[in-house]
Amino acid sequence: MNYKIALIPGDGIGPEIVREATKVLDKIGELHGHSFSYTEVLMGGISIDKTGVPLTEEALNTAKASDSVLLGAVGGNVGQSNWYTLPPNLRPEAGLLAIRKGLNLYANIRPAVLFDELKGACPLKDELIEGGFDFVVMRELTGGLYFGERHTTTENGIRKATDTLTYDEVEIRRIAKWAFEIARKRNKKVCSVDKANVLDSSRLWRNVVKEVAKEYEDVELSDMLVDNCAMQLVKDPKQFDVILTENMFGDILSDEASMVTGSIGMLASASLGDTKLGLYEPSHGSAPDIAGQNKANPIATILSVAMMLRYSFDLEVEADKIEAAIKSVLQKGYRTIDIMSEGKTLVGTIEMGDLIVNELV
Ligand SMILES: NC(=O)C1=CN([C@@H]2O[C@H](COP(=O)(O)OP(=O)(O)OC[C@H]3O[C@@H](n4cnc5c(N)ncnc54)[C@H](O)[C@@H]3O)[C@@H](O)[C@H]2O)C=CC1
Ligand SMILES: CC(C)CC(=O)C(=O)O
Ligand SMILES: [Mg+2]
Repeated sequence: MNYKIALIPGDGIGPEIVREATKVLDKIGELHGHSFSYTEVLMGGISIDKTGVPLTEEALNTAKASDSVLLGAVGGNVGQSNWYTLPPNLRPEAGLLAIRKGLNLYANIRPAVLFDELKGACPLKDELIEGGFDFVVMRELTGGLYFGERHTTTENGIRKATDTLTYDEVEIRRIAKWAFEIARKRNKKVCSVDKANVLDSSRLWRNVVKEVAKEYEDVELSDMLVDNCAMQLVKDPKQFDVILTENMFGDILSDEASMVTGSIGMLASASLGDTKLGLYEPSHGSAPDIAGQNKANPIATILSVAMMLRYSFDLEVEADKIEAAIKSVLQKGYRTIDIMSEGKTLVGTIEMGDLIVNELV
């Protein structure tokens, strides 16, 4: 079968990591009789440079017409120093927000799994990570602060900027259902994270999540305030199964979660909605500080491709194979710089991609 993938390399390290991920896709296709055809789509800074906007209508339509989307990352300012003088709706990241909204991808799944092999790269004490951990951040992706009204004004010579955080119950209910469904297939625990001691939007969030929980009596629901959650993630990550939270809290907590797995270069991400069409990308950004140096860890992107096979194409065996190949390469001691520890073999982006491809048989 042929699968149509809209490929968005984006900016910074984006093209480097996407290249490694497509090598893995092509090899798994070859082994299992699937073909993947790629249509390259401009988004982010590179799109601004070539078209004047971070995502054209045509680019969005190409993504809509595909079976799934693979993204590297957007943003940064390598070589294009003018991006950040543009208004927010014309900056590189606006393209990402627009494609998430345009494809109605409101459910963002970010699995935080500590590979046994990477315990040496995890900053937590041994007793905290004994037995490893495996939880998922389920982040609402098309509402909240990043999509609320915003404006900047000057009143009486004083500059003022406003952002708004709004959720309605429909948005909360549909993401909560995703979290409970996923928990049902895992360890049957949802921890809903909010700031209900202060925010109205969080109070509504908490109430609606409780209503949804009634349909899932086999799943245990707890609530946690976001500041406490930020602390608990480093104190005792093993307590979590599914963390359900709103857009900005999920953005921040998932970066934090990545670090307890060893590196942001390990955290995959799938953005889904009501159809099989999903957007798969690493959780990190365009890392301008290491772009073009063959230093980026491609594993988060390759793990995202495994999620694509599983969620968009129902290719479970192939997804398992990719994950096993990554594990095997780590077992053999190969590391990119971000997960390097004593006695291991340092490799670059391309070499890590090749090693994973070679493990696939
Ligand atoms: N999905 C996306 O396209 C995202 C885009 N961004 C954008 O990316 C740009 C840079 O943002 P930052 O705050 O620097 O976050 P970042 O995630 O790009 O980088 C943070 C740190 O992690 C390192 N890092 C990130 N990915 C890595 C990888 N695969 N391997 C090894 N090290 C890695 C970087 O070198 C840097 O030191 C900004 O313009 C931001 O808006 C940020 C997050 C997500
Ligand atoms: C533009 C940002 C919301 C991207 C980001 O940081 C993320 O999705 O993790
Ligand atoms: Mg982020």
